[in-house]
Amino acid sequence: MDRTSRAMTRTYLKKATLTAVSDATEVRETVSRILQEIDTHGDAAALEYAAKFDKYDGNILLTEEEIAAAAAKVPQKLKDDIRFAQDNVRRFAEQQKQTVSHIEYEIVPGLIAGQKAIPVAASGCYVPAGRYRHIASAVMTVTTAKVAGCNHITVCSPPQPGEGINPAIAYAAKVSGADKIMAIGGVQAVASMAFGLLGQPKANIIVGPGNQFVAEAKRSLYGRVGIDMIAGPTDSLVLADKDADAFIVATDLVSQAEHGYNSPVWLVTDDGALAENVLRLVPDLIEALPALNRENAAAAWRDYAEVILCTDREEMAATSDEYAPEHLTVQAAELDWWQDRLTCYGSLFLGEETTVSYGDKASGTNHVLPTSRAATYTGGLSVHKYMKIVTWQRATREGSKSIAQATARISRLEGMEGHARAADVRLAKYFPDEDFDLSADG
Ligand SMILES: NC(=O)C1=CN([C@@H]2O[C@H](COP(=O)(O)OP(=O)(O)OC[C@H]3O[C@@H](n4cnc5c(N)ncnc54)[C@H](O)[C@@H]3O)[C@@H](O)[C@H]2O)C=CC1
Ligand SMILES: O=C(O)[C@@H](O)CS(=O)(=O)O
Ligand SMILES: [Zn+2]
Repeated sequence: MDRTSRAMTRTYLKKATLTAVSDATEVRETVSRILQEIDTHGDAAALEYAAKFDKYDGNILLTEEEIAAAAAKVPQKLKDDIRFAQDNVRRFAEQQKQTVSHIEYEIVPGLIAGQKAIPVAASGCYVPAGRYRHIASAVMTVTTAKVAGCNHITVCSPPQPGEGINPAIAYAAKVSGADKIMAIGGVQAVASMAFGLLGQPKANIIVGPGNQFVAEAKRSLYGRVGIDMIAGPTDSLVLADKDADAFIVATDLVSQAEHGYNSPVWLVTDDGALAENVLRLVPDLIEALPALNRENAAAAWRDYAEVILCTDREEMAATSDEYAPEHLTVQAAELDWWQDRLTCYGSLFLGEETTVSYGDKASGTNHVLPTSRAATYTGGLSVHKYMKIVTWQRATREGSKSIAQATARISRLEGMEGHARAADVRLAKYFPDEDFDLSADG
């Protein structure tokens, strides 16, 4: 079936009043001002913003003693869970690394070209900790950098006022392989990693999730430093058919709406009864959450959530691809059909037996994923994001012959005489007794 020719007949049973771009201009201005100040005034400005936004004026670069003291505060059961999750993420990342191979190929006789994957030297990992303590983000970012082979890994995470960095985040960062751990958050953290401030080396790539300020700081520094992707406020979409369990669907939607007031969740279904059931169940599930989570989820549900009724599964899939969600869940028959059909998502959760929370915390796939429709052009964090795929070539004199002639003529046709002469001199040196027509119209 031609996917593009179908007209959409979907109905919005609930429509969002806000979207990810709603407060973008204001955020952009704030971030640009902070970055400029830190770029000009270095450490002093970074510390000033840490005091202002993190409300923290304690030690920023943790000492080994501080890291050990933090680890001592983490209960053994939680340490075991962190190690379990870290091991799953590490083993999955190792499998992914095996998909990047060095290649060597003889393109024309005597000219061999190759591809090599070189890990980025220094990576800066942002671990969010504003509303929640994102312990799992430390595991996701640092473990993957380590498996990729980065020489140096810095972690930045916002401290709690008067307390410093969360102990379990420091522990997770350390066991995952961090070299330096910094108690700093927000734009000032991203800037410090990009500019090499406060005692850390300059990062070549900055990775990790964060709120809209963190995501915008990474976006605007891109070019000066590498980034993994735009991984801002979480968004999630559930595709469910008539056989889905409305209670599970509603619980899964609420589970991701708790991230923040600006975390969209979308239900796309072809079953009106299921949609009505979910709409009925969600408010009570939100109401039953602890206060902070309730506040976040209630605002996200009110302003950003959508419930969309489609005519059939093809329209559901097309709608999902258009939204390009960070997390995509399918609770519908024929999972293979969906797996084959869907094309835009950060991570896909097939069937009721798994859920986004598994991937968020412990199952091994990475939870740092593209948001705000970035899944239309990229996947999530993986070893590949830390690896530069570079090419090389070498040639024999005989191998140089055909390439040099084509190079000289193409260069002349382009008007690039200097390029042409780099080929001319080789032909003249290696084949002094031969005549070549190297003119543009040769
Ligand atoms: N896309 C992904 O893969 C993931 C995304 N996330 C997202 O990460 C985010 C975490 O956000 P937060 O809890 O806020 O933690 P955060 O660590 O990202 O942000 C906290 C920092 O924001 C800065 N900040 C707060 N208000 C500010 C203002 N008005 N101006 C300038 N700076 C300000 C402060 O420096 C503070 O330290 C959530 O939106 C969540 O959905 C979390 C995990 C994964
Ligand atoms: O935004 C995300 O990807 C998350 O849902 C990950 S976590 O829930 O913060 O661990
Ligand atoms: Zn989550």
